[in-house]
Amino acid sequence: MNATVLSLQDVTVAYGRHPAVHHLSGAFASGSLTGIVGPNGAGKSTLLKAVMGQLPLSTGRIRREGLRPADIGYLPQAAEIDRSFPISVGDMVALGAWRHVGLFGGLTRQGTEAARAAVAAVGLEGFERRPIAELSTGQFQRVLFARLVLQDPKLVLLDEPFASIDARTTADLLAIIHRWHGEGRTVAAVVHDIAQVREYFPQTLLIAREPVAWGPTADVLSTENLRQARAMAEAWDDDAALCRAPEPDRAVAA
Ligand SMILES: Nc1ncnc2c1ncn2[C@@H]1O[C@H](COP(=O)(O)OP(=O)(O)OP(=O)(O)O)[C@@H](O)[C@H]1O
Repeated sequence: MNATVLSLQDVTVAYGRHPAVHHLSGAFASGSLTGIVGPNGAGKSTLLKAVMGQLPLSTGRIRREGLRPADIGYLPQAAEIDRSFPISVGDMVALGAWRHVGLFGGLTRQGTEAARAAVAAVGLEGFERRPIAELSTGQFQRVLFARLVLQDPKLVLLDEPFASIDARTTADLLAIIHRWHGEGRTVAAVVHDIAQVREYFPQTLLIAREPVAWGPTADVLSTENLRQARAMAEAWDDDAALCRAPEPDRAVAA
């Protein structure tokens, strides 16, 4: 079995008194490609933010096995990114190289070449000087992927990378995700389209605030598991107490 890159032990994350992720245990194996799925409000974005250290844990522990912050590439949901910032495509992509330059340092020639290659990898040659505010949603998502390509992370976390994105761009971005997978990186993406997960993601984590199942996609996305996730979502009580103990068979392993 592959080594673990990221492991979660009884992780609970709450907003005030309202738990959004509840007693989640399991692990992302090194080189795995995982779709994170679940109903709206299931805690998928919250989980990624907790992994990034942006939210505190109410219980449990996250182990980022030997990963430095620069080894983790994170793409938040599009709605959380301010596109009014006056910056060009080329400069936005170059931000992906932040770990290779000093505070006031510019990119080396090698870095500039790598940035150009990253822009080309996402099909945006010729757009380098364009302000990001003038891009379509799909073009902007390509820019964010180019930034990740340049960052060269070992673990890539993507929050709804295909939301509001056209089919052509989705196909191109899926190809980049598969290239990352082929290079041995660990990738996890929140995806809403179950058919897409079945086709492109070998592993799946299904959550409905509490874990439902985590493992090979064909096993996880069973009719029964999907039914259970829907039923759990319908039963949500946002005024519930912070935490109730999980039933022992709720904790799932990768
Ligand atoms: N900043 C916040 N403050 C308070 N509650 C929040 C906050 N962010 C999310 N929540 C709540 O936490 C729960 C989980 O939200 P989260 O965004 O993690 O779910 P999700 O699975 O990513 O949903 P979606 O698929 O709709 O994006 C929801 O009930 C949501 O309303």
